[in-house]
Amino acid sequence: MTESAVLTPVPRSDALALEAEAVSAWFGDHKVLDRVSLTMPAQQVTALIGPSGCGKSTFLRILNRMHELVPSASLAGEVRLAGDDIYHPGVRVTDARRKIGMVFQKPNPFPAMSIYDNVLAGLKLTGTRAPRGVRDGLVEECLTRAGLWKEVRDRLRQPGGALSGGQQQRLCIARSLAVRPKVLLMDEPCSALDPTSTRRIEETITELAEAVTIVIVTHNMQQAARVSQRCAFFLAEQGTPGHIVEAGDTGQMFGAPVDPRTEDYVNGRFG
Ligand SMILES: Nc1ncnc2c1ncn2[C@@H]1O[C@H](COP(=O)(O)OP(=O)(O)OP(=O)(O)O)[C@@H](O)[C@H]1O
Repeated sequence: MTESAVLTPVPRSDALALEAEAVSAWFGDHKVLDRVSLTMPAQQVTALIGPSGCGKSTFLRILNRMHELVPSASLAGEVRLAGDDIYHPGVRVTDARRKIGMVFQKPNPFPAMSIYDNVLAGLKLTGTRAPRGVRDGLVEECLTRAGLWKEVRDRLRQPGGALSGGQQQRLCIARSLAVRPKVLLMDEPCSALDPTSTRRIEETITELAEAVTIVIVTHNMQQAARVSQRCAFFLAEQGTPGHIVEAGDTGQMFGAPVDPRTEDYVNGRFG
């Protein structure tokens, strides 16, 4: 099967479950995560919450093999996408990152590149072919799914950098969607945005979750409660490596948490 065969123009559910088992992480000899296990079910939004420095971003980066970009970084444990180990020696890094996409804190479109070409840029980076005939449809589909199409359809040739911050973030989401990910990782995607743009991205996340499994790091408890069905609370106490204190259904984590530290954190008593 050619890569381009994957790029059908009709949106469908690509979501697959992601599972981390006993994941530990180090920067040099500094251990920052200790045996983190978490199931992130397909077609659901899982929120990772916890105070600064407890390892949420490191964990997220391990989920699509970005942790290994840091020269001193190492890890132990397993990450499985629909049961397949993404760190198996036979799995290419580009394939893992194509299936498990990432949206960052700060919107990072290519500023001088057109909106149209920004959407398609991820294809080139992951070595995915999109025949000329499917490109227009793919651009429209991804911008529609990212909730941006109506705002940009008349100016697709304008540079991505000319959009507002919230629009740029939705453009980055559209770019991630173009390679048909099974999972979308989002590292504080709204932290640089105003409340209106934030709500717009949250709507997009809710719509996307039917088709793509989503894992989001957020410091905003209201946001975690609004967008996620599952939640994991990370903590690194007194210099110990980060670990999961409690994970489960978001309603339960916020309404009736089992651990008093979770209750204190979700109610804003620390962190
Ligand atoms: N590139 C790096 N080199 C060395 N140490 C790092 C690196 N990145 C993160 N760390 C360390 O790993 C630990 C976890 O950091 P991480 O960014 O994963 O936490 P976080 O929970 O995402 O924090 P925040 O909420 O502030 O983004 C921290 O002690 C941090 O200093």
